Amino acid sequence: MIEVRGLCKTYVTKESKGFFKTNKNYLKAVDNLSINIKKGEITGLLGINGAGKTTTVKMLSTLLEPTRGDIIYDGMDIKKNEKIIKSKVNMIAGGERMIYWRLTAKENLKYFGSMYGLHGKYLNERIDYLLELVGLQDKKNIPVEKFSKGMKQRLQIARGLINDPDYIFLDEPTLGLDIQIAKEMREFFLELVKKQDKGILLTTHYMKEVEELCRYIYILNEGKLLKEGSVEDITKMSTTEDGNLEDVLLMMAKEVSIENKEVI
Ligand SMILES: Nc1ncnc2c1ncn2[C@@H]1O[C@H](COP(=O)(O)OP(=O)(O)OP(=O)(O)O)[C@@H](O)[C@H]1O
Repeated sequence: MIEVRGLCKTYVTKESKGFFKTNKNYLKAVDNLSINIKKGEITGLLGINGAGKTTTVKMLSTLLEPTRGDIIYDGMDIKKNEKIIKSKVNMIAGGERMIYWRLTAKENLKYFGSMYGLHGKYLNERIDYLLELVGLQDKKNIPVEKFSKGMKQRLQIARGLINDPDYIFLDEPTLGLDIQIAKEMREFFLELVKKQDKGILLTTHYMKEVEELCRYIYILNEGKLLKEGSVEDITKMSTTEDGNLEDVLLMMAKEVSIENKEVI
């Protein structure tokens, strides 16, 4: 399990005020966040734009240093075991980030595998296994620029699994995909947690996806935890008869904006 306790991130930006003077601005992007990410299930991290989801995921995947707080991976503190933890996590993003267009599918996986220190027979076998798994084995020598959106997304998945991570961060994984491919992807992620006992943290704006995949969700607002609970319990908070998660989130966003206005 990943245990996050009292996590904070403050961004400091400088603003120029004339020739010699600069002002420092402080923004609390993540504020005292405590969450758990368990193996064998998909946990949702939700919130409107700018809520702090990406910042949280960057800290969990060792890309960004927290200002304060603890992140414990299966009992190991991230501060003392960064190298081991780096080898146990990976990220699958939606869209076309993090893959090289001019390289073939196989060359992409070789490159990313080498970044995890993988090489030789093990890496070649792992690449073959993953290409087979995502249905790209017969396309492995084609440059990615000739791939369709769905094929690129399959390659993203293979890339995110290259180091056989225990924990996977899914960042809008079905962004821009057609209904059929998005459905296939969701089934694939469910299999990953059920059959391979991976722990997945999902950030997405598609509430239908959350309803289908997640058991437990955390809702962030301006860096703070607004609500947490099972999808079932949170959905029950809807005030409409055929209520769904989207209604609940919209209701919460409205409440927060009214409270903020009252404070002002
Ligand atoms: N490198 C940075 N420097 C300064 N401020 C930043 C930086 N990255 C993010 N922020 C700010 O931190 C806050 C949280 O941003 P973050 O990207 O974590 O939110 P998010 O929930 O992922 O949003 P989205 O859904 O739009 O991706 C925002 O106000 C954002 O403008």
